[in-house]
Amino acid sequence: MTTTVARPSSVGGAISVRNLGMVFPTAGGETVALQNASLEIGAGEFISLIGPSGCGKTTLLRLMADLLTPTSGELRVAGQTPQEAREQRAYGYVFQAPALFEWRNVLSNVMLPLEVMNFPKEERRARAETMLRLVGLEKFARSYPWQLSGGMQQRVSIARALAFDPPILLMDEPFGALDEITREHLNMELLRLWRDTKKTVVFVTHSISEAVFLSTRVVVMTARPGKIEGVVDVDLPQPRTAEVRETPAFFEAATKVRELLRKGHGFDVVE
Ligand SMILES: Nc1ncnc2c1ncn2[C@@H]1O[C@H](COP(=O)(O)OP(=O)(O)OP(=O)(O)O)[C@@H](O)[C@H]1O
Repeated sequence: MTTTVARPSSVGGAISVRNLGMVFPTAGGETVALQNASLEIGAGEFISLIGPSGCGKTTLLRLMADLLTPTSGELRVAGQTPQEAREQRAYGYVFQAPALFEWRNVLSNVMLPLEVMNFPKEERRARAETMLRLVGLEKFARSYPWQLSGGMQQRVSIARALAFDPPILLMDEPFGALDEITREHLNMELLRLWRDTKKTVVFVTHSISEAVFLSTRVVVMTARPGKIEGVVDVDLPQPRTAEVRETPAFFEAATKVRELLRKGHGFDVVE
């Protein structure tokens, strides 16, 4: 029997969003979740999507992942249609909640996508072990999800999303449920991982400081209808350390993001 393993390393990590729209039919009429969104993401960028609840952040991420089909516009993921990108395993997806299988140990959870993709048995194990080292959980390979903290579980789900080495990582508010200190620690880890692996990351968050700290650019969205209000370049040195949060350049970028968010909310912007 021949086994076919999709090799995502042959595809790039760029994402192109052009005049993208998503309208959901609902009982009370239509919900315009996304209207005329345009955005070019280069391979290896770290992009955060931030905006008020219901502005379409998850919708945009789900469109990229081919979990939804747009009602208008054009979307290319890794140079292909989202469907082709999904079939090529061009992205890994990290959900808000870790979504691990309780009856599988940590190693076996990380190996799961590799099983689905028919990777040879030895390669599955080797890759999963490498990924667990990458997220600092190699000592917990035999533990079960319920024996881990929320932050550790989320690290397992990141390892799982990266197991087949996709060029793109889509992350939907992965640290939203964690306390501030754990979140800052995982932010540092994610940045290290991003530097080491050179993935393109699209990251949904509600936190201005998280978005600025992590990103090369922050995309600010507004609700009803969901739109891109503006994009803030984050010109902070790499590699970023915890101290960067105390610098004037950090405050400047955070202020720009805040002003765009307030504009989108319809509040007056205080100069
Ligand atoms: N499957 C669906 N059917 C109908 N409406 C939907 C569906 N998915 C999302 N919506 C609506 O689309 C809009 C955008 O939702 P989305 O989840 O993308 O927002 P969000 O910015 O991610 O919000 P949050 O920050 O609260 O997670 C909302 O008004 C939501 O109710």
